[in-house]
Amino acid sequence: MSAPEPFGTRLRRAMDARGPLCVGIDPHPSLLTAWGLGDDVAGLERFAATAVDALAEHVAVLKPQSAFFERFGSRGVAVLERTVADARAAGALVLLDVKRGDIGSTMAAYAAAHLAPDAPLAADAITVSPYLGYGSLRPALDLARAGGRGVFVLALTSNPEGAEVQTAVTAAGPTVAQTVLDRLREENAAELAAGAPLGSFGAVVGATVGETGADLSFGGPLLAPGVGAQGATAADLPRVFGSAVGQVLPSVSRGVLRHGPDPVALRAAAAREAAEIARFAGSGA
Ligand SMILES: O=C(O)c1cc(=O)[nH]c(=O)n1[C@@H]1O[C@H](COP(=O)(O)O)[C@@H](O)[C@H]1O
Repeated sequence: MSAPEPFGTRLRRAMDARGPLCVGIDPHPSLLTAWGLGDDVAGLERFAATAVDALAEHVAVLKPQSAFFERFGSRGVAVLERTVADARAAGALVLLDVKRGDIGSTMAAYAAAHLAPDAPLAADAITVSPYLGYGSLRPALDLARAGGRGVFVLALTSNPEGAEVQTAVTAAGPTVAQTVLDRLREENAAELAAGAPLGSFGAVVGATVGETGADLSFGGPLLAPGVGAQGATAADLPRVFGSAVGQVLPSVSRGVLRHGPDPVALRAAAAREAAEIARFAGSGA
């Protein structure tokens, strides 16, 4: 059997074809209400299905946020399973935002839950947290590589509290965030050496963080949340990401979702975001 195509290669193709926009599916209680839906499993199901139907054929990546589904228990998780499957079937790459992080032996179970090919909740990629040490992520990194899936590691998050940990200087010299980015460079090296246009191992760097002073040239994608509701705009991207702007996958949740439930309005909102990103980040469909 031939090796699966790496996630980074699939992501680059999707970003080039559709523009580098990720739309988050975050069914906040207030959004369910604003869409005229109940804050219940039926409302959740309708919300997620509407977002997938409106957007999955148009944007490169959809990013369901697991917590908003998990709060409804097993029935909410069942909706998440269908959401991931339907979005993938409709042609979007699915980045499942679960921000997992644990000791290596438990990380292996999280990896099996989201990156094993036959797992009910498998996605194209997941978000993970490196604060138990980058090495603790090894099971997820290895399973992702074996299956052509991706991992996005938190580096400089969009929230103001993140800097306290992430810009702290390690005993070795670089900041915590730079250490993560340097490890990701090593992670992507083999794929890039084999000719991949983009590595499968990404970092999360918020569009809100301003000039980072970090070396972002690690060869993988940069998920950039914070555009929209958190105050960043597409115009911030060149300042934050500099010459790495071509690797950036800006992510917008509420800034698009607040235009629902009309699918035409949702699509138009995503198209406006994509156009702004193309204007400032120099690419897009
Ligand atoms: O990993 C993430 O997606 C993430 C990382 C980060 O640094 N900041 C951040 O906001 N996110 C997620 O991105 C989404 C942002 O949502 P909006 O602020 O509504 O666009 C939420 O689902 C957050 O959990």
